[in-house]
Amino acid sequence: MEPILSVRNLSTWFYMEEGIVKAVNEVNFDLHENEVVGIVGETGSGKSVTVRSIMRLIHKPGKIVDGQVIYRGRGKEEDILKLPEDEMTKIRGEEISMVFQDPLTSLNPLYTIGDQLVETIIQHQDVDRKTAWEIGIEMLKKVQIPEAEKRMMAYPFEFSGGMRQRAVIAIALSCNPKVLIADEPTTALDVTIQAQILDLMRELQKEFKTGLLFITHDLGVIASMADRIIVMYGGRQMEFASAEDIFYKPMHPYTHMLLRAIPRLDKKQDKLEAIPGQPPRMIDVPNICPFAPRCPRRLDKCTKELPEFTEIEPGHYVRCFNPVIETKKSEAIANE
Ligand SMILES: Nc1ncnc2c1ncn2[C@@H]1O[C@H](COP(=O)(O)OP(=O)(O)OP(=O)(O)O)[C@@H](O)[C@H]1O
Repeated sequence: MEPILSVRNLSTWFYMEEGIVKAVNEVNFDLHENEVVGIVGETGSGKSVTVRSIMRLIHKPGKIVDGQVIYRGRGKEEDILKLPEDEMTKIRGEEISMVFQDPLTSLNPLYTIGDQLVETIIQHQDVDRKTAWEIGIEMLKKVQIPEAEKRMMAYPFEFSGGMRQRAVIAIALSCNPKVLIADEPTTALDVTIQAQILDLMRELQKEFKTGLLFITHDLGVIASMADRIIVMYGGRQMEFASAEDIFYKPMHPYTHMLLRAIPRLDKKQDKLEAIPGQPPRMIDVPNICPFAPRCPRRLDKCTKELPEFTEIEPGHYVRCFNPVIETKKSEAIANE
């Protein structure tokens, strides 16, 4: 089946006084209906700018300098980047929803949760207020907010952080979007609540068959969620493969490092391995592998040229001159 969303050669740069920040460069991927694609990488790797570009939420000094975002959810192929703003507003509300890290950025403190749900529902569905209110209650129940009828009348400040994020998810899903983008939706929450929200998102994603694009800096968080995973570094895709391949047959040295930074339950670890070196400075970067300065497998070539993003095995893409190619699963993760 055709993907619901295809991102092609997407590049977004920020034109700063000090120089150009090439935040996102030639990003390519598809997202299918009922699929979860995770985007993983350290801070500054370009994850948020990628999804903000898809939503066309890039403002000056930022600019989408190249690429296409093909959306197929309205029975035709549309390049989102070329749509007039009023069409884009419709897509943003009805077709593609976004959940941000901090639920307070999405909620208006002056209105009750119920009002905010109802507003979104009547804006995008042809129903009266009373029906919208009923749908709102159902949505709060779906995100497992207890006493949903009563909670409709509460203000955001009366909710805990986890409950607020549940409410934001309810609002985001209330129009049954075909694509949901979640940018670090659980980072601000404590660990047990994080796990509950992740389970909930996965359940709802399956129920609604939504395409979910999920950003996190922590590969561990995405392990149980994603069907496929994009690993980003320095504004570029380093690796893109099925979740299974990322965990059991990682090829990029950077992915190996990210995997070693995940806490393991099955192994005694005194401390997590920190990734040595600093994420790259993003201003006026040379056209070489951005990870080269930190890479333990660096070759001479790596500091002179940028490797292509190559499909090494079917569906497994890597940008590396010296990838780790393992034959046995047991050898896949270094240090095991
Ligand atoms: N408004 C902006 N103005 C200038 N530079 C920006 C702006 N927004 C993002 N950038 C730069 O773009 C690069 C990518 O940022 P982005 O927010 O996408 O990273 P990220 O991987 O999502 O990290 P984080 O997990 O910290 O959000 C960074 O170097 C960042 O400094």
